[in-house]
Amino acid sequence: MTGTDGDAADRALDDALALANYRREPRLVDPVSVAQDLTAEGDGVAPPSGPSPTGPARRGRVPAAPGDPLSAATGRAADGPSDAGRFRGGVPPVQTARSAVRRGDPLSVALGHGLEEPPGPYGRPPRPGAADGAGHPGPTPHPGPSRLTSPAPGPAQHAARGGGPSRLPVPPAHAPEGPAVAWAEARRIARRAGRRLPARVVPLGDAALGAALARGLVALTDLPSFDSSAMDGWAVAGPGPWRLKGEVLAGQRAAEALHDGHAAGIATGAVLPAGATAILRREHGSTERRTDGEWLHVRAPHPAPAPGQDVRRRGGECRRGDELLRAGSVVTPIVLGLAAAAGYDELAVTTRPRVEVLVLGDELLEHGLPQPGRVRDALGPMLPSWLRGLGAEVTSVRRLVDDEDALHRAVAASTADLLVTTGGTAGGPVDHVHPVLAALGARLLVDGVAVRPGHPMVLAVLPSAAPDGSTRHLIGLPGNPLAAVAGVLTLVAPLVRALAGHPPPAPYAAPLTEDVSGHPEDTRLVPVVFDDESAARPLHFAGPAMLRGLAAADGMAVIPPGGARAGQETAVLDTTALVPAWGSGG
Ligand SMILES: Nc1nc2c(c(=O)[nH]1)N[C@H]1C(S)=C(S)[C@@H](COP(=O)(O)OP(=O)(O)OC[C@H]3O[C@@H](n4cnc5c(N)ncnc54)[C@H](O)[C@@H]3O)O[C@H]1N2
Ligand code: MOO
Repeated sequence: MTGTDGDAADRALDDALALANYRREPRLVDPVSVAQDLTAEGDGVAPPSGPSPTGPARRGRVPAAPGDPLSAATGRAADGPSDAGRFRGGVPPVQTARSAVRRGDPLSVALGHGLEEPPGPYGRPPRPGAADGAGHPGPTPHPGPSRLTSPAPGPAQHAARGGGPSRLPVPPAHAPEGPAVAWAEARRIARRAGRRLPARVVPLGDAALGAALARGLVALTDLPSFDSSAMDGWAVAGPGPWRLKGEVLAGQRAAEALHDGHAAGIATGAVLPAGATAILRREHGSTERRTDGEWLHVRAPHPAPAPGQDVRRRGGECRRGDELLRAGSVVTPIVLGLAAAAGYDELAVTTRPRVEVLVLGDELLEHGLPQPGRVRDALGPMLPSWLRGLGAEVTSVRRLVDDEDALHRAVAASTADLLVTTGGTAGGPVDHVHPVLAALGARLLVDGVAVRPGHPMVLAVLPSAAPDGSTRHLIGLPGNPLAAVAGVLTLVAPLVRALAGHPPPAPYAAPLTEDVSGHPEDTRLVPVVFDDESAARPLHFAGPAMLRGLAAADGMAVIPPGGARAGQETAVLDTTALVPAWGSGG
């Protein structure tokens, strides 16, 4: 997301196309039902039943038609959203939030909460009947890992037992006991944990795509590097009529100098002959053969060309030494084009972090229909391209059974800059991420985040296996697919971007179409779709184990603890620009 007008226009078009699949009729709001749907499953609230995704009609609410999978409700606040900070529809991102990026955390400003907020205890049970600011019942959160009563040994305790793999008996519960880190703080920790990898020089081409420029792209020449014609026609000198003197084509050296009253045929891009004062377009002129030679006239009713007309001046785009793009800019196909135009044959780009993905879970299937007790692995297919889009080189994606030794061996043997595991982060009997990290003597930077879904996510520094002592990280994503997505947005994206030298994306904010209930202490990430007026409408089917809502979403709205009101500007994390334009990269 760049927030440029062109970008916003493209997004508005995408949005229109995406929304074209859905019914547009405004529906009456039933925020309670929306909140229930959003938190269904994970919060123990049964999703609405019935053939319609929105369930049976309720008071004050029009049921969605079958085939309208997602519409929750589109009631708008009476005072309406402000114009500031619309994501789509051509309005650039909130400036205050944007400038906050440079000062610190991009989202704390947009959220109006964050850093100073004291983190709640990990998994602390909600106040009974806690309500959001709108008087809607707050969700009943998952039983948090703090409810696990058996004491979980910390990493030091594991290390003290020899640091070996888990043949040693360990208590089953290893979920963190300390307070979960506030969501904005977790993002900041992840971003700061990643030091940019060293630069490398690669040939100008696909190898550079998706990497960030290690140095500013400085023009090696004036652009254009010579005065040239912008049109096919004639280079003319002084007022007409002109006596024709030869022709100059693109790629040729400059023709002879022209004197006043002379003209030469010229092609677009050809060097302007010395003495030429303007270009007369071919369709604006006519030639006449006379005994004294061939003459050029302006064809009525066109005016004579003004001095400088249709001439591309040397240096009109840049001067040699001008910085065309700053260091850190991501190399897109367009950047390749610009770099080539500016004289580059190779580019210094940051090294892509090498990321290995370990998908944990005996219950996971790679093919076919889910079976009793078995589910399809939704994360293996999702994560690699997303990681590449963030600037990573994905070295492998492996499925591992729920075996502590196997996980220990895989983590210990990996030389990747970042290991991303999925599943096994909580305190269940086969949740091995914490014990393995402890056994390896890893240092936990984040151990539980005050965010729903996704709270058991973990970020650790692994003991270095590399001879140069470079830092390697492991991020444990929760197994529930939407919780894993929350983990990518919270920990993986900031860390990978930092390692890859990519700038954090500009924050976007949008007003909510309706009240969204919050968790009492934790941030909520809620899939939203932008409506016709660029307001963010929460989607159904957003339980932690569901991807249906998110798959149709434009992003995830960041709902502060306590909830957010209709019309309130809310930060929205982009989840649409995740498909890289490049392949696996080199
Ligand atoms: N006693 C408690 N239990 C749980 C808590 C808690 O606080 N106390 N937290 C719950 C929450 S919230 C989450 S999120 C999960 C996180 O669990 P894990 O990271 O250990 O993940 P698993 O137990 O391995 O799996 C959870 C769930 O997700 C499914 N799954 C796993 N991997 C995939 C995949 N690649 N594709 C699709 N689905 C996957 C798995 O089958 C389970 O249904 O813990 C809760 N429990
Ligand atoms: O609420 Mo869990 O963290 O499903 O995601």
